[in-house]
Amino acid sequence: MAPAQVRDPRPIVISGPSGVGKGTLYKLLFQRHPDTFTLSVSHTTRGPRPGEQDGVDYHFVTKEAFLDLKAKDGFVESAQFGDNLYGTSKATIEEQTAKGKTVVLDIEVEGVKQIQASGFPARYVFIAPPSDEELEKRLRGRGTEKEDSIQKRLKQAKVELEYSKVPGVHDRIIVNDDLEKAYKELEEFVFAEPASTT
Ligand SMILES: Nc1ncnc2c1ncn2[C@@H]1O[C@H](COP(=O)(O)OP(=O)(O)OP(=O)(O)O)[C@@H](O)[C@H]1O
Repeated sequence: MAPAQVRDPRPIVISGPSGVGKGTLYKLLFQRHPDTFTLSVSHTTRGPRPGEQDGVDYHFVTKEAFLDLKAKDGFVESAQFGDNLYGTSKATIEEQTAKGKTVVLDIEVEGVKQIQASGFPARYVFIAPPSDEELEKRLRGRGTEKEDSIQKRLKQAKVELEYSKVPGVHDRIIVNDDLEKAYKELEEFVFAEPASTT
């Protein structure tokens, strides 16, 4: 069977609370459709951690270079975490799209708002948990967070879930209850004809 083609060239913005399963879902999409998608590589002013590669994990830049690009309106979204700046550059998305890849962005609610305000064309998918309890269970079950980080993420989850209720923000809301069912919904959305996803 010939590989499926994504017919809509716009990048796909995936958001949803931490621990809901965004990464799990888009990694499945990448695995099952090799050479079709690419995760957007962000710019950051933080230094690389051992094993991180420039241009693969992040585009590592100086604060000066970052602010210069920002002043030139080069980012669709950017944010500061601690002392470090992070952003998704328009050029990165455009270069990957020109190579025939569908760019996937995994970002939080402030980033979603910025991209929407920028007018950059994109498709928006929100991944929702089946319940607050299940979200907490997944966050704990993943075993990657300390208690204070879990509490912070659960608090932020409320903000994300509230924003997902604003009409017209997302093109599709997928409840990640049964993983395979949620995956099928995501796949169907991603490969749909452009007219039916707007
Ligand atoms: N449908 C599902 N049912 C049960 N567990 C799931 C499901 N989807 C994902 N998980 C599990 O939930 C945990 C969180 O998933 P994942 O790391 O993909 O979340 P995330 O939304 O990408 O989080 P973050 O934003 O913090 O990166 C993982 O342990 C994953 O295996």
